[in-house]
Amino acid sequence: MNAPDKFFLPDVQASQDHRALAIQRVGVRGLRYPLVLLDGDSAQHTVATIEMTVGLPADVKGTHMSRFVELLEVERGGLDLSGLRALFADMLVRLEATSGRIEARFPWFMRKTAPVSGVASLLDLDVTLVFEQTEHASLSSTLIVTVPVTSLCPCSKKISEYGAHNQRSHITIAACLRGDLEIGELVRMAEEEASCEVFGLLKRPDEKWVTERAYDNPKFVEDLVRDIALRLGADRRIASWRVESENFESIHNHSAYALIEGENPEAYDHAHG
Ligand SMILES: Nc1nc2c(ncn2[C@@H]2O[C@H](COP(=O)(O)OP(=O)(O)OP(=O)(O)O)[C@@H](O)[C@H]2O)c(=O)[nH]1
Repeated sequence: MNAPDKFFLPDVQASQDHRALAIQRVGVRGLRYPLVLLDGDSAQHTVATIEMTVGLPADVKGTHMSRFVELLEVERGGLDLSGLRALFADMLVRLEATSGRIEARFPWFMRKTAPVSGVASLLDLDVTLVFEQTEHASLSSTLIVTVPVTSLCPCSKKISEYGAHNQRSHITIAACLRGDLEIGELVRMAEEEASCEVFGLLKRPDEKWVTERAYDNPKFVEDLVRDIALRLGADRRIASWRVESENFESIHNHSAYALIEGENPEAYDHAHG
């Protein structure tokens, strides 16, 4: 049987809708796609779970669903933040839309060096990039990283004759970007303000080092979010931010949790050069 010519097939999507209801977001979700992410000088291959949506006017029945995937099939030779912004701009043009959103979630790997032995290992982190433009606001780019760290309780250290309870914590930083910021820079902010960073591989001299480092640097969940908030609030490449920490307590079967969010006003740029 011959394939039907597309132009003789009814285009239901393009027909009129009479319910007078615009749709804020319509598109594809849960689409897994290989991503070559350029970060600084390195290219990292990963697999992203992607959501791409646009706004649809009240009088149009359906969006052009196939075009979202067609956009991903365009050879781009690796994507960095500006490449993803270009993909977003292409999406608005190709989908004939004035608002849209792209969210890409992917595992990202950072090569780390153990503090004493110097052995190298990869640490896996969850990263999300969100690009969004609404009818009322210009394009925003948000970088979200979840960073595993160690936290050690200052109260426990103070009141105990020996030892102090400590745990793994997940710090999630969301930064709405005004300028270019690499994923690794946000990760380092979280690690540097924790009791200690975590590593994929440690030998015994490293294990002693991280144990003592955390003991010398105790932090409540409140200390973690406050110290990272100070760093985010002082970075003029960031327009607004949110920092959360979930500490998976080792003395409870529940977590300690804290969140701070804030904005860095435009005027900050002029005041701080
Ligand atoms: N709008 C819409 N499309 C759907 C839905 N379910 C499936 N489809 C898609 O309809 C697509 C085909 O429609 P279009 O993307 O408009 O395809 P087309 O008309 O051949 O392509 P263009 O000429 O580029 O518009 C398929 O890729 C399906 O994924 C739905 O609920 N809504």
